[in-house]
Amino acid sequence: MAVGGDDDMERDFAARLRLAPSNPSSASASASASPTAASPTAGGGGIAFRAPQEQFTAADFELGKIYGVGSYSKVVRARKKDTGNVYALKIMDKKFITKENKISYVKMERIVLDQLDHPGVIRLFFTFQDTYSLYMALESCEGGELFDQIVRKGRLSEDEARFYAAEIVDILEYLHSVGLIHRDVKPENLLLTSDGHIKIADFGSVKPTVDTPIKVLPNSTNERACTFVGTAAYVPPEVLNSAPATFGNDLWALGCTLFQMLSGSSPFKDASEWLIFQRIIARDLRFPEFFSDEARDLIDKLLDVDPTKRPGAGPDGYASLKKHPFFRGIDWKNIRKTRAPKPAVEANANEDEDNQDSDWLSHMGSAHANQNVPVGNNGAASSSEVRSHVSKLASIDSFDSRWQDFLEPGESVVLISKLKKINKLSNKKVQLILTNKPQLICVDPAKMVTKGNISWSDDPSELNVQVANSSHFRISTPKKVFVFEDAKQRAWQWKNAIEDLQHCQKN
Ligand SMILES: Nc1ncnc2c1ncn2[C@@H]1O[C@H](COP(=O)(O)OP(=O)(O)OP(=O)(O)O)[C@@H](O)[C@H]1O
Repeated sequence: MAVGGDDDMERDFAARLRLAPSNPSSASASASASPTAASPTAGGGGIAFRAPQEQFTAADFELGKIYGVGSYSKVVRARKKDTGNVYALKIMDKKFITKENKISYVKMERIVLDQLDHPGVIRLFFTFQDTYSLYMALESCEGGELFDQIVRKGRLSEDEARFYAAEIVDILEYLHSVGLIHRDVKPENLLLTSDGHIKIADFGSVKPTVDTPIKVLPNSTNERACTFVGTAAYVPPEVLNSAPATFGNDLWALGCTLFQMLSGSSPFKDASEWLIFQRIIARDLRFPEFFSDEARDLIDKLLDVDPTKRPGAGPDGYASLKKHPFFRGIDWKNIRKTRAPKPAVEANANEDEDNQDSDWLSHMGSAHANQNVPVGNNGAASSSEVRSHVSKLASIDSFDSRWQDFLEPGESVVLISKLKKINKLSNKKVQLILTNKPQLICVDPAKMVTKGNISWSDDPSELNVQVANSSHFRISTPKKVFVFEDAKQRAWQWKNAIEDLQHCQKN
């Protein structure tokens, strides 16, 4: 592209973001930025940000490992070469954001994070952009996701879950006190610091209330009022019935997260989003035997179908939640100074593609040994439900231009997921892409390189998929067995999509 074209693209994007900086090149941004800086002021065509818009480039940083890949971003560990400060650099592709209509999410996250000041909220230090990408330098959480702790430990002890739940309550109390509904509370967005404390990330779906003291761009208090945002398994029933967002949404998600910490899996699991929604609407909730009475009672109350009855949403605010017997012994004032549970660390990465024929369920960990939802074919969605879901997913995910590079001309995506590939000693994140060719391509999302294909065959004796539960499945070929975990619980979709393609090829 010509230089002029690049400049135009950058100007055009800045105009769309409408975030004209009033202090474009403040040199003061660093990992030790003052937490008491002034709030931004909207108006006059500019916003005075606490976290400035800088003139940096990616070359000013040493990029390290990928922390995570979101639906419209990649988050990378980055050390600023001159200061040595380490950040989590959230990198967003401008073309993708524009095409996917995510500009309002980016704006919201940027403006809101800029004003928040709580030890449990990821801090934003500065932003910058180049022709193709937007960058947000976030406080780095070295301890990974709460989700990984649950998977690694199988399930958490009641003491561990109580500590994390209390920190989440403390964070939600703060967010709600400043009139913000997070709307995407889930173990993947709850990150651990190096000393094991929780911080909440991902403010793209945040919804400000009309009386929020947080400065937001015009219309954001009523825009997307009744739109479904968030993640299927943690969505409350009233949102499925198009009710406007309330603080109760986050309290429901807290109930789901506490259930997941204690049991190893989310309370409303099924083969497809549609079936999950049916379970949520029916409040099909089954507690494992080993939950204490206090845990059961708290979760039961947080998962009340009436959002105003959830503890924390009533007239006495957070008092009723914090004095629930489950939290007995929590020192609320000093929660951030309390010693955090010892995190389970990831076993050393082992690149070897192990043959894993033996006992694949047991070495998947005990994470799912206590599932409340029965597994097996009973959980399968009907073929037509799955097919329509698959085509919906394909149409959504194949828009993501990042993956097009791995396809041949004319080839299109049938199903794509960010998965954990489970090996004996370690888990690896992979992007698995099923195409209409058909091909099953494994991409390393950190390096954006192909890790290889899973050999395709139309013959089920040479390529078959077995589902253990909605999040775990294995693909067996004569040479290798690949075990995957799909946090989005699409195991049955994978099986059905692959079998549908085998069937189509044969006929
Ligand atoms: N500050 C951070 N420190 C360490 N890891 C982080 C940080 N922020 C995000 N991550 C990792 O990156 C992943 C994606 O980040 P984030 O959720 O902000 O992206 P997104 O594109 O908004 O994702 P989503 O698909 O949930 O909307 C997170 O799930 C987490 O694993």
